[in-house]
Parts: sequence; structure tokens; C-alpha cells
Amino acid sequence: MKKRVEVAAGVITRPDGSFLLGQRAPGTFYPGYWEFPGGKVEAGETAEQALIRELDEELGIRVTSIRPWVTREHRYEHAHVRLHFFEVTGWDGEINDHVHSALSWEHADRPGVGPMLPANGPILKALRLPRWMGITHAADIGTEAQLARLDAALERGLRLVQVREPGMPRGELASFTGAVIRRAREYGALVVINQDCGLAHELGVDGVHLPAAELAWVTVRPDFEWVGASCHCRAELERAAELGLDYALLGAVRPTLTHPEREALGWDAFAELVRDLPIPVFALGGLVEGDMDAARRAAAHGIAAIRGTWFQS
Ligand SMILES: Nc1nc2c([nH]c(=O)n2[C@@H]2O[C@H](COP(=O)(O)OP(=O)(O)OP(=O)(O)O)[C@@H](O)[C@H]2O)c(=O)[nH]1
Repeated sequence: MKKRVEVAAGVITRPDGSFLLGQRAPGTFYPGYWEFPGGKVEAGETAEQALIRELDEELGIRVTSIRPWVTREHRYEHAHVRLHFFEVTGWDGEINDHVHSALSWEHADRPGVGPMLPANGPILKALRLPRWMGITHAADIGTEAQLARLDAALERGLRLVQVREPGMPRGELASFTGAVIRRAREYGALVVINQDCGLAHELGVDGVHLPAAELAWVTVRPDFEWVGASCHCRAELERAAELGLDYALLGAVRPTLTHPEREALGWDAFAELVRDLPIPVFALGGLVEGDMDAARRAAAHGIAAIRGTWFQS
């Protein structure tokens, strides 16, 4: 068995959401394939330190803003790699590449270059996942009020909605979800339905969201473009990753009205629980827009919220 090599890779992102890819040069493994700039972690370095060094050596930039994201392992013929991905949003200096055949700024929903290194397919998909998930609670505020709040949130930029209405009669749920889908489509937003795979198929939504109890007994990934799950501990997060799900929610980071009995995790415990996971994890529980930076520093992909989405001033 080959020894595992630790690699640090950077999703260098501009304010318009585009990120930098480099084409591997002739004479390397996978020449002509596209990758995120980065390289091997050297002895005595953390992955973050390695990336900062590599981006200086390879691209001539000095990183000023870096946040951890996901970690993926992949077995190539030539190496077993563990790739630690970071998002880099700030740097000093002009990009001046020393190692690639070409560079390209790309958008995850319409990549214009290829092929990508084989390990990177799921990474591009994860980059298509919006950073904020709004979770409905029409059962509490009424469907009309919920749809009005959805309209306002879509207008403000919401692009991922989870329909979560436990206890809503099926007919009502179907027509409510249909109304959510129609609105979301107008804005190119994704919709996932909590739990109900049958209804999800019937209505043609983008995916399903599994409650933790369901995650425990599901043996294969449900057949949808997007599948996620609610998790409360490391074992559940690992299960979600093993099933090949696209994302997980982890909380509650703060005390919430939805689950007042649960002890809040806080950001340190959150960061510890998601360390080195291969799938993006949304932080959940009493969070608002102003928490995004703390969430991202704790390696969250983004934030999922009920009240923090619909009750904004
Ligand atoms: N930098 C980078 N490496 C990646 C990505 N995806 C991926 O599978 N890798 C793999 O991780 C390893 C990166 O190490 P590297 O860039 O220092 O090494 P290399 O193979 O290019 O050359 P070297 O052995 O001469 O240093 C390679 O095996 C590469 O195929 C990615 O997006 N960025």
C-alpha cells in the first residue's frame, strides 16, 4: 500500500465567485488536467502553512485571507493523496504563475476548461452548493406568510431552500412545495424536501434532506441530484460522508427555539467535529447573517437557518 501524501489546495476566489484553476504541465502526472493551485505539505508544516508557502512559490502571491473547507482522500496509481482544501479570498501581489501550462478563472456551474484531476469532481459539485440554506416553517407562520418571506429572501439572494414541514398533511405539503419550487425556479434556486423521497420524486425537486433518524438506517444514497442529512455528532457526519451525500447540517451551534432542550455546541466544538470531513457542512442553530465569517473560520461551508433566513430586517 502506498503511503498517504498530505496535499494542500486553494480555492482562490474573486468577489464575483469565480475561482482559479491551473493546468498541469507536461512531464507531471496527469499532464493537461486542471487543478486547484497547491502542493504537498512538508514535514513540520500545517496544511494551511503549506498552502500559503505554495501559493507564494507557485503564483507569487501572499495570502491575507484563508479559511478551511473540506478534505478529500483519493487513490491514484502513483499516490494516495489527502487533499486539504481551503478557500482563499484575500491576497497581496499580482498572480504570476511559475508551474502551470495555463491558468483560468472559472465558475462552478459552467466550467469552461477540462478535464479536472479525478479527485476534484466532488469539489466542483460542492462549489455549486450555495452558502446559505433557508429552512421553511410554514406550519408555524402559515403558508401565505412563508411564501411572502420566501419571495423576499429569493430577491435578497437566497439560492437553497429546504422544505421542512413535519406534520403538514400530505396534500397541503404537495401544494405548498409546488409553490416553493415555482418561486425558486424563477431565481435558479435549489429546493430539497425533508424526508419525503416519494413526494420529492413526484414533484421533481432537486433533492432530499434526511433527518438524522433516517440517516441511521438508509443503506444507499437516495437517487437525487442533491442529498443531505441532519447530523449531531461525528458518527452521523461520517455516515453521511460514507453514503456519498452532498452535504450535512450540524448543530445546534447556539441555543434555538426549535430544539430548546439541546445543549449548544459553540464554534470550537463545531470545528472539531467537522475536521477533515470530505463533504461540506452547514452550521445550524440560532445563526444569523452576521455569523457567516465565524462559521467559515470554523470550516463550515455556510449557514442553514429557519428564523435567521425569514426574519431579517
Ligand atoms: N495541487 C493540487 N493537487 C491535486 C489536486 N487534486 C489532486 O488530486 N491533486 C493531487 O495531489 C498531488 C499534488 O501534489 P504536487 O502538486 O505537489 O505534486 P505533483 O504530482 O504535481 O509533482 P511533484 O511530485 O513533482 O511535487 C498530486 O498527486 C495531484 O495529482 C488539486 O486540485 N490541486
